[in-house]
Amino acid sequence: MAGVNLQLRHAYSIAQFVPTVSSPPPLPTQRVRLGTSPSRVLLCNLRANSAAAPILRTTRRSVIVSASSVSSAVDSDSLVEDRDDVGRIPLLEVRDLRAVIAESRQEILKGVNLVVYEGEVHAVMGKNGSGKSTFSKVLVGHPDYEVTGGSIVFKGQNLLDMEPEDRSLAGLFMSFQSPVEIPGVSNMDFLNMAFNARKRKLGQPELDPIQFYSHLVSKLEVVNMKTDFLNRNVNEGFSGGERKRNEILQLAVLGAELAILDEIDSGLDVDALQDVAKAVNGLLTPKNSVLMITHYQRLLDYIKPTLIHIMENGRIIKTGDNSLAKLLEKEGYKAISG
Ligand SMILES: Nc1ncnc2c1ncn2[C@@H]1O[C@H](COP(=O)(O)OP(=O)(O)OP(=O)(O)O)[C@@H](O)[C@H]1O
Repeated sequence: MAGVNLQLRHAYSIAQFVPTVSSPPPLPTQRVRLGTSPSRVLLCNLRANSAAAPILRTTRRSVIVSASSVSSAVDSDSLVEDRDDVGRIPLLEVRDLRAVIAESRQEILKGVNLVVYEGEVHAVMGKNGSGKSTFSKVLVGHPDYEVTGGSIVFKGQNLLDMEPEDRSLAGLFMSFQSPVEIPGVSNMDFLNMAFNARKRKLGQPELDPIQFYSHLVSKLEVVNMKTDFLNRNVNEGFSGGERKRNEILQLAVLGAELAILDEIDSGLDVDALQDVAKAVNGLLTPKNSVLMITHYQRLLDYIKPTLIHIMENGRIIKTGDNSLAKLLEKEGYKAISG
């Protein structure tokens, strides 16, 4: 693979440091300090996930099942409306969200409706190519997509009016399917800068490197990562599973009101899956919520969802409880989409 080099860019407001593929990469041999907004650096994932990181989609399942067995699945709107929501304020409210690929104008999201309340865990499942990742990327403001209709309200604010960086600082965290490397930037520096940027935004005191280290070590224990990873450059040479753990470390360190986890279980061995799930569960509070995209019931055995949504062709077509995922695991999507 060609190397990934950090280059200063001004084309997008989301990231001044955008990893781009370049010919022979002069890999940095020493730690560099970034003279830019750390949350922008954090959001370089947005660009990199579309431009530099290859996304492999090879699994397409075909299963024959009986539609009559969908006892737990109902139309999403009715189940969402039936919830005991009296007096509760939605953390995230998505209404009739439509989005196209900015370049080709192809419509991918065709009217997504979803409401997440504080303290809830939502899982989005669906066949390959149904629009799950696009949905999560649109939530964080990925520049590859343009919203053409509908609304997204996060903590009472119109998310669509906010730059990706501001969405992140407002408490939206996204763990990408393919976390990118950031050569030349140590994990420790990266986390410290991003952490302090959020503190500044919240009007809270920043931590100096020594205070931050103590904070960080406690979080390392949560995700069961060795301290060695702090001095390594972000994701550089990390295995797939280590990258996923590192994403959860970022979440643990930065905190977020809503964590969007895109296939956090992919590529994890059984022990790593349990560690990651334990860490995510440990971060859940009555105020924090998780929206996770997954293909497999096994993750939901560890992180219990409040609701499961099935996405098909850019819409949520069913919402149900955990039995919906069990049904899918057993019988496949034909049980739902016919
Ligand atoms: N930037 C893009 N350029 C071209 N096509 C895109 C782009 N983003 C999404 N698509 C297309 O939109 C559709 C939905 O993709 P998306 O990644 O959201 O699906 P998904 O449900 O997450 O799939 P998977 O389960 O395989 O990860 C796919 O057909 C994909 O090829």
